[in-house]
Amino acid sequence: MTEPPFRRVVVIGAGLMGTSVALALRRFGVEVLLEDADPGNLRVAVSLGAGVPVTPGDAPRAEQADLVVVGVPPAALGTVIADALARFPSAVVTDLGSVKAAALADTRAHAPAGAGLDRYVGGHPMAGSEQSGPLAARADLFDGRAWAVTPHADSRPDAVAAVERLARTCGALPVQLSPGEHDEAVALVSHLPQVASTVVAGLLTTAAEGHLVLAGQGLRDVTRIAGGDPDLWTQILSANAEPVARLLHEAADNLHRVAHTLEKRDAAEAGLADLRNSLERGATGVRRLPGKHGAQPEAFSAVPVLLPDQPGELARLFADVGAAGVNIEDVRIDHSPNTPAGLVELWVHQDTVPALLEALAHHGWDVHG
Ligand SMILES: NC(=O)c1ccc[n+]([C@@H]2O[C@H](COP(=O)([O-])OP(=O)(O)OC[C@H]3O[C@@H](n4cnc5c(N)ncnc54)[C@H](O)[C@@H]3O)[C@@H](O)[C@H]2O)c1
Ligand SMILES: O=C(O)C(=O)C[C@]1(C(=O)O)C=C[C@@H](O)C=C1
Repeated sequence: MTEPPFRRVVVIGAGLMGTSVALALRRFGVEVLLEDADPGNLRVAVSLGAGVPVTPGDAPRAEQADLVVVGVPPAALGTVIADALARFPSAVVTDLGSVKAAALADTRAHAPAGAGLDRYVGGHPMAGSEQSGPLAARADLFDGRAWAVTPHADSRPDAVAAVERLARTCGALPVQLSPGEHDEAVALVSHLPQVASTVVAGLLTTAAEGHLVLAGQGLRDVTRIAGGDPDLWTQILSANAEPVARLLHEAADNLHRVAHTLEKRDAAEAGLADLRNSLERGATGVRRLPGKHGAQPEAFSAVPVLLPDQPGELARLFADVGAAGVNIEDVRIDHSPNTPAGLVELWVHQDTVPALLEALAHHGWDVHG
């Protein structure tokens, strides 16, 4: 049997992220010890098979951990990381926090001289959910996702290597960045989208019920992350305030431009060209996003299939696609209200579309559009 990638890992903060890391490590037989300030969350994580709780009698065993993963909310990171460096003197310490420069500054502020800050390397898996707590945790949460690894000037190379190994063991792709560079990047790819989603979803609070019934997948795609924990997001956004505020001003300028264009009735042609340019710019931006495992997004196509709302239909569709030798890269399901059918978008590699269409026709599936 191959050696587990780590002998013993302590996870502090057994919520959504910490428990997901623990479950991912358990797949490889890693011994995981869990701690959480909330006994209820700890109990749930243990019952999910994420690890065993650290009891006071376990201290000597826990001290021999080779890695400590801190999965607590951003405002608590500095104290908990500094405390972990002191309590686990031979372990590499990493965290899962969404903002890295503030976590490092807080850790420096709380770690006494000689605390072993060279054993700390920041981390940030670019995967998550709008849900919180261990019940939402998944062992496969990180599969194919990027995992930012953010060493500071004094981080030891073996500590960096251990955090990259953690990312790979969890199925993710480690990407090394400085803490500042990371925060600039996530301001655009994570924090701005969160605020945009929140602002759009906020407008729904005053919408007429009769209008909301028309909500389709577009609105759901744009607003899913607005359901995230407001306490967590207050901490994330305030810890990365400057770059996020800068981008919000830029986005607001662009929104104003579109609004003014729509209001201009006299210069209709110039206005339409401006509007088209804004829409074209968005389409160009979205094409720049890498696909699964960093592949070019153009490599995948969506094939929409109408699915009768009956037990077993989704399984039958997947089985037919699998039997045709076509790999499904991603799936989206749109449920229309008051309709006994759903629309399933099968995302597959472009080269496999003809084989997929043939198999779907052969099995009598209703391919839409
Ligand atoms: N939610 C996401 O999508 C996501 C994605 C990537 C990274 N992150 C980051 O991961 C971290 C955890 O987020 P989450 O979504 O798992 O939150 P969560 O609320 O699901 O879990 C946090 C856990 O930490 C525990 N906790 C709080 N303070 C503690 C302390 N001082 N000591 C021990 N335990 C403590 C809580 O009881 C809770 O169980 C955050 O720093 C967040 O920025 C979140
Ligand atoms: O909810 C999701 O799907 C997410 O992946 C959340 C997301 C993101 O913006 O990508 C949100 C914050 C985190 O720090 C990392 C991941």
